[in-house]
Amino acid sequence: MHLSDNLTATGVSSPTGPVVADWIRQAPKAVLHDHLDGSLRAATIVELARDHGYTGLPTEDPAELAEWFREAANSGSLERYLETFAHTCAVMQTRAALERVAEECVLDMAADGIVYAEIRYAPEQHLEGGLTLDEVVEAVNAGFRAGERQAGGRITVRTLLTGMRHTDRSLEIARLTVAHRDNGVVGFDIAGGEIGNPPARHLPAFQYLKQENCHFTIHAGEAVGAESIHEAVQVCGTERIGHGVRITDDIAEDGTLGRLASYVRDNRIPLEICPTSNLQTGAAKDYASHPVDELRRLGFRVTLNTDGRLVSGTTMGEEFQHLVDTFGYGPEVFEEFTVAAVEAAFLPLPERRRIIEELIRPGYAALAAS
Ligand SMILES: O=c1[nH]cnc2c1ncn2[C@@H]1O[C@H](CO)[C@@H](O)[C@H]1O
Ligand SMILES: [Zn+2]
Repeated sequence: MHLSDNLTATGVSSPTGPVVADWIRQAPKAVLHDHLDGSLRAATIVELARDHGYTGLPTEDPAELAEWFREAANSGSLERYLETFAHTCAVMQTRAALERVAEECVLDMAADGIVYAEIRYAPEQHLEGGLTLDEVVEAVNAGFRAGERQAGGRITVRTLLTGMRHTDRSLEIARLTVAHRDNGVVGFDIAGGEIGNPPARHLPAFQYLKQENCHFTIHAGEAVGAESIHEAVQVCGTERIGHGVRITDDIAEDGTLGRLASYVRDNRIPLEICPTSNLQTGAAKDYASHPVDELRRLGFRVTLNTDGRLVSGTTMGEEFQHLVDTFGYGPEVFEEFTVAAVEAAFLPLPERRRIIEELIRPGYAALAAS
């Protein structure tokens, strides 16, 4: 079946949700999978495009632009979803632009109730203005630190550096990750079009990272099925799986797990699940049939994520809302997802424990008491 056959009108084009309930707003959240270049404010893109003389935007009206991204990304194909990033990357080519986008990203996440975030981007896509890879990382880091300060310590932000799976710079980006790991960078990722670009193409990068005891995650099981997840886990040795929803290829209708699905579940390999993004790229048909609930029930380590807040027209609060509406989840399920995310974070154990014990558990206890 062609991917776009998965699309139906339901869910895919529905608005991103009603007013987010009060407890959802107050609930502490953690996000492991959000792309900096997929999460800009539309108004910022318009301003930066004017400042930098970028004339390629489909519209200069911020509200229309936000809608354009969501619609264009809602194509049923990962490749077309990814085409929208050309516009965001086009305005993220100077130190000032990167700093601004990074700072705003942190503030928007703090406003969404996020207390811990790992934000990723591909440094190699930000070199057109003459910055070096190191300068790109330094600019984004400066923006993240400024955002954290402005948010008054309500949020901790760490960085994942992404190598693009269709280019050949992954080893260089892996080295960049290790070089900056004492400076807020906690891991590496591989992203981009999955079809035709299997993760093992980047084996030297993963072997280097293992040698250096450095964390990494891999986008897998989004546009390609179980074989991509198998390669990411068993050949490349990934610690987490970006998306991974197509692990359902290895789960029978009656819930019986195949060998790969068992391995992923039994080893508690975290899945970075992004429901709305999956509807847009055709990895899932609608919220009701999205495997997040099945995977959770089967005991997989499920985390909930936004992927790209602009591109998917979403927030963590709205992702919560969709799952409340669809599966009737209460705060206890989101507490489970949030604790799972922090447990799976690429942070030292004492820091993970501190976030869980001082922020997540008390936050949900307060919700339960109110
Ligand atoms: O869901 C996704 N799957 C695969 N690649 C993605 C996804 N979202 C974004 N990117 C890719 O990652 C780059 C760095 O952030 C983005 O520019 C985009 O090309
Ligand atoms: Zn992603």
